[in-house]
Amino acid sequence: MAGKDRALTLRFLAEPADVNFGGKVHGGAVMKWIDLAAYACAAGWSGKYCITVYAGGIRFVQPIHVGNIVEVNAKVIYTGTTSMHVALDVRAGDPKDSERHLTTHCIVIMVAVDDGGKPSEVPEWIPVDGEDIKLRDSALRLMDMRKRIGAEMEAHVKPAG
Ligand SMILES: CC(=O)SCCNC(=O)CCNC(=O)[C@H](O)C(C)(C)COP(=O)(O)OP(=O)(O)OC[C@H]1O[C@@H](n2cnc3c(N)ncnc32)[C@H](O)[C@@H]1OP(=O)(O)O
Repeated sequence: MAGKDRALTLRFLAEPADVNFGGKVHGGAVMKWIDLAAYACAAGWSGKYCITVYAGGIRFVQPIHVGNIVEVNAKVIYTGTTSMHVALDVRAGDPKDSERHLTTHCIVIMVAVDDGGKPSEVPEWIPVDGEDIKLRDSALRLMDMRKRIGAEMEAHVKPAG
């Protein structure tokens, strides 16, 4: 039901097909898992189909090895009118024990869309405890920083032709 579950975890094993020439999981595979978890989290919160509008601040902290169990945690940390800011962290470890280490974290912004692909309103998420208020405030500060980065990036976006 929309507006109920703001967090979820995807859990699976890193397979040989996910590994790069150096024997570790591809950064691109990790980014795909992050996008899937962000989608599932945003779709669950909004009750609508969602698309990725922004992914940023990705940090690969430690590698993931083939055969590791991987947990991708996603949670809504801010909602706008049609957007949901989702914080993600990826943890991995040997499935034979319970120890997991942080491998990657980032922020993804998803937008709910209607059948015509137009942005569509989402339920508001209101932080209650101190930790969630900190996350919401951080999302607001990041929004402000992104405006400045976006203006700087304009120089790199050349019109086709
Ligand atoms: C299934 C998939 O994952 S598809 C993967 C790739 N993703 C895509 O192809 C999406 C391509 N982008 C689009 O189609 C369009 O940008 C849309 C439909 C998402 C949004 O269209 P826009 O004309 O930008 O709509 P609009 O200006 O109303 O913005 C909608 C929301 O997105 C947010 N948004 C738009 N661009 C950005 C951005 N660069 N960074 C952060 N948020 C953004 C806006 O702040 C707004 O949020 P709010 O309603 O909570 O205030």
